Amino acid sequence: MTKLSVNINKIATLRNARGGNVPNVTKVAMDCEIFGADGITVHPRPDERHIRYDDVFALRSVIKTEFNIEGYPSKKFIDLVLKVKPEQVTLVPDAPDAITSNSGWDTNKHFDFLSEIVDVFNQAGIRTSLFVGTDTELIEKAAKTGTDRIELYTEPYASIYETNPKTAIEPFIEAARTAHKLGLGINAGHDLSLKNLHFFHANIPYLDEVSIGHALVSDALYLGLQETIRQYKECLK
Ligand SMILES: CC(=O)[C@@H](O)[C@H](O)COP(=O)(O)O
Ligand SMILES: NCC(=O)COP(=O)(O)O
Repeated sequence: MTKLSVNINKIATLRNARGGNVPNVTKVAMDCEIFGADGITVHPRPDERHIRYDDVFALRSVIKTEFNIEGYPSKKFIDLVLKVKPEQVTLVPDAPDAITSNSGWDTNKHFDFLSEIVDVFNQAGIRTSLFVGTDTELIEKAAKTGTDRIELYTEPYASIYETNPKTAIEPFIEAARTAHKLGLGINAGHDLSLKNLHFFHANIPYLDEVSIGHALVSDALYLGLQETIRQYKECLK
């Protein structure tokens, strides 16, 4: 079964627009779980423009499924993750001023850096995942860091899916096969949506988990959160 982890960054973005506590991020996380989400993802950024560091602590005490914290491994981020002890940490190479994540790791260039950090989290008993593109050599190098999983950066899939689904999916099938052969678990995320998720899931072997936020929260404006999560879960059957 492929798990659905709901990224609640955009719930925090909405809350932060007014400065109060509406919508309540921890309540939304708990409701996502009640509505069928298999996990909750957050991606705290240095400017805390959506999820704040104190949200991450508050969420830890309410999440009953699987907590996935994504982010660039700055010292502050590493300390946060070690204190909060989520089930999974996903390391993402985004610059502090990035609007959103926009590439996977160059695991060749950052091999020593990533290996050291993966080791720290492995020793703390936290499952690790590295955000990567579909390049075979970079996935092979990711495996050598000792990471448990990779998260495939799916924006390149999402951006051409509608015009050419076959071309869009092929590199991801190959990447998933390579990762599986190397003993890696496989997650995927970024710009997955109700339009492109079913095809992705139907074609990608060994897919452990998808994390979805932007499109899912947008769909919830029309469908409601419960029905939206039901429809995303339906795509993963
Ligand atoms: C790694 C990844 O693709 C997501 O964490 C994405 O960056 C979500 O962040 P935003 O909601 O800020 O776009
Ligand atoms: N890891 C991807 C994620 O958490 C959500 O990305 P998006 O659905 O907001 O593009």
